[in-house]
Amino acid sequence: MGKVGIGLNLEAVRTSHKSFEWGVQFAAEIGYEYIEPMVHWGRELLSEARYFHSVSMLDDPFRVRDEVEKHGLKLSALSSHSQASKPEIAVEYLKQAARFAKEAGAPIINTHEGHKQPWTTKEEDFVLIRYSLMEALKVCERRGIKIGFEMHQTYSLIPELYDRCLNLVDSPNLGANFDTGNAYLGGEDPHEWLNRVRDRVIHIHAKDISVEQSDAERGKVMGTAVGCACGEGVIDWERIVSICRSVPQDIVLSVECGTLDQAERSFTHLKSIIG
Ligand SMILES: O=C1C[C@@H](O)[C@H](O)[C@@H](O)C1=O
Repeated sequence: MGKVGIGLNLEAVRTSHKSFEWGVQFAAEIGYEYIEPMVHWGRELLSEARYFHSVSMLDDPFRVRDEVEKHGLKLSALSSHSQASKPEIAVEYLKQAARFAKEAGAPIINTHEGHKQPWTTKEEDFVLIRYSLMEALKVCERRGIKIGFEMHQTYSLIPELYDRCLNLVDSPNLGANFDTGNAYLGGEDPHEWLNRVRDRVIHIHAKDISVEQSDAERGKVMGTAVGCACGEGVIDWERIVSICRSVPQDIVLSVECGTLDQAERSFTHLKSIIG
């Protein structure tokens, strides 16, 4: 039986206009064991001014490693969401994220398929996604870094086609970053779907969906940025945790919620289940 950990995706501090460092301290004070920071290319005003939580991959990865260690936390993954169906975006972004993850101390880099180009065919899209994943995985494999591929858009929100994405490259370093909220909003039962891909899951985006959001968006959107507090929406977290416990792999539930209060309530709820 693998261990189930609780982490905070730093998107939780986005609406509070806080920095990476602030977010790490906040997560530690609540009691989280892991965090998932976001990384980006280049330089931009808000992160440099420390009003936004994302970290530039031009920074020293030890900025991340040191800060996380200082607060006794661990990195579950990097949020390095690029667009796998657009190799001109994904390949260099993911290669750099893998190198950055290695030095920062993150075992996984998370990404997804991206928005479909209107002019490509389905078969062409799978070649493009395969190309991006293959090139990135060559860099990941040398460094022991895994790619967590998430359900988010046109193909990956359909279980059979998500399987196809996960099988595009024969690599032990390619696994599923299962997003409970995106899976639900796509119209599927996330508990059954998680069970279906349990052997491929390496990381979870613990995203709950409120009844209001469900009524307004289920079946109409391709994923969502963040959800409500875990335990206040439609997801059955006891079931999710029990499926995670049935696989040998250690798995972190990385909470993806939108506010500081939701981050606190999510932790309390998940902790009461996980113990
Ligand atoms: O997994 C995800 C990562 C988030 O950073 C992003 O906003 C969201 O779309 C998502 O599903």
